[in-house]
Amino acid sequence: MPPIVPPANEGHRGLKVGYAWSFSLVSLPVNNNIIQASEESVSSLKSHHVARRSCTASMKSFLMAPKKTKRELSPDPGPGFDGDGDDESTEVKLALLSSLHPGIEQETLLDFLLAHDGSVGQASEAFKLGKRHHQQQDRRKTGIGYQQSLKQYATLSEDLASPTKKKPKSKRGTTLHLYDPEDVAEQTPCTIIHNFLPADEANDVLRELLDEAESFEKMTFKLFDNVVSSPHTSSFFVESYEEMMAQKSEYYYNGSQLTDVRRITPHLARVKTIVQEAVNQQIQHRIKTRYPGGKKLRHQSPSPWVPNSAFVNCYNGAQQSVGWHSDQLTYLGPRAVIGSISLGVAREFRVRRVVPKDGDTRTVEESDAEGQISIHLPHNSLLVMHAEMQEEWKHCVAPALSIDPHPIAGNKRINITYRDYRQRFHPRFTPRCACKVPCVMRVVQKKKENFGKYFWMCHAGNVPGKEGCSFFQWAEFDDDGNPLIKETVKYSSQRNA
Ligand SMILES: O=C(O)CCC(=O)C(=O)O
Ligand SMILES: [Fe+2]
Repeated sequence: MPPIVPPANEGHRGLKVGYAWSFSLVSLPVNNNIIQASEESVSSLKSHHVARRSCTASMKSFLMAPKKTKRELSPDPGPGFDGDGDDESTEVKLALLSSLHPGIEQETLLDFLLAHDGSVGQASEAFKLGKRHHQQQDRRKTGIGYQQSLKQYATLSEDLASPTKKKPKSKRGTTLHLYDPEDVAEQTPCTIIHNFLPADEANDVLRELLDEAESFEKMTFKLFDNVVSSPHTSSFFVESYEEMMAQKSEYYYNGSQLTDVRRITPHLARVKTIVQEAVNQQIQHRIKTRYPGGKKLRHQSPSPWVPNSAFVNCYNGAQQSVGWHSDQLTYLGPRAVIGSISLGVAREFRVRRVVPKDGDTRTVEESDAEGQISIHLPHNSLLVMHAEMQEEWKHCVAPALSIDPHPIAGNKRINITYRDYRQRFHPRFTPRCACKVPCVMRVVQKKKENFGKYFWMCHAGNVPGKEGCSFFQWAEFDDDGNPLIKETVKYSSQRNA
């Protein structure tokens, strides 16, 4: 699961509750992530500036309890201010965007803002471009339900790279679009296999999960003082009744327990065995061909990857998305591998390398120092997120300008992330804070000084209406990623990590 993660403070990442986030919404998943307000986009909520004049109705569906600090905005912010600074809140940025595009739904504008990492300028340009393109498409339309393809969307992008073997490299402020599995393996911490399942098997599991998804829900979580809900729906599947009960009573996501945990379905279980074999092959191939000395990474488990849970996401329509996040490692351990199946509508999966900083603040430019890479995820593809992914990269599912409907799924995309919950990371073995809640494990990504170090912290305060404590403890692991049990240390502030 992807969690929703505030960017500016390592200590307040959200989780996609329910499954998991980051945006993570995600992220249950199980992700750091979950979420639906992206890490970057929501991070700035903490500044609590609310442009109340422009930012009204639909924003309330995202922020149900905004602070009331007023900030007057002129429709023309004037020279030198582009609204892209990290110190401006999402609300202020939305208000600016709204003033540039009056009459457009705030949720639509927010999606553009998310897709452009909080850059008002880029979001505005993309919106204008999209509108123009749609107008052209409208003129060409021949039938009801026609939608522009993802490939056409890709051509709108500033620098579409062709899928050549020539070492494409993403650059600051741009998006490199990859379609070829060899390029994906070369440029990102992922590998992709197209047409992964036998066609009938893919369609069967898709139908089964579309049915399940009828009752999926959005994740709701607290981000600073705001309650935010994710822009897509999800649920979490485990292998037995006992596991289901354990998930509801022993595991915590974003500080609270899941209510929607389901038994793995027959097709999900069959696909799991196929995914397991392929992912283990891919892990070994990756180690041999790409890791230094042909050896597994430090803290990576040497044991075979055995998924025992599946987080399932449903994206209904072009605008549903998951913001930037890293998946939560609390129950997976360090250097986790995740197997991700895409079914139905093709969407873009974006990744970008985390760039740590010396100081306290990071500008949009710095967080996008190497640009983004977009991996095209067609129906029936397996994406393996390798061991270097969660600690060093972030990912998101970007909103699309439009999508090609799928013959079975219509406008929906189903995503299954298979995860290996490790026994040694069961909450009975991990630190508990003063709130008596098993801690969340995170990795320092923001500051250079402790970059890559793991820590445990309280996440009880991520629940609406609850306050957490200041529990913080560095997490240590042996070479194979097993926790080294240490005496609990409490610091007065976790923000120095
Ligand atoms: O939908 C996807 O492909 C990815 C979802 C995700 O990042 C997550 O569940 O953590
Ligand atoms: Fe994720």
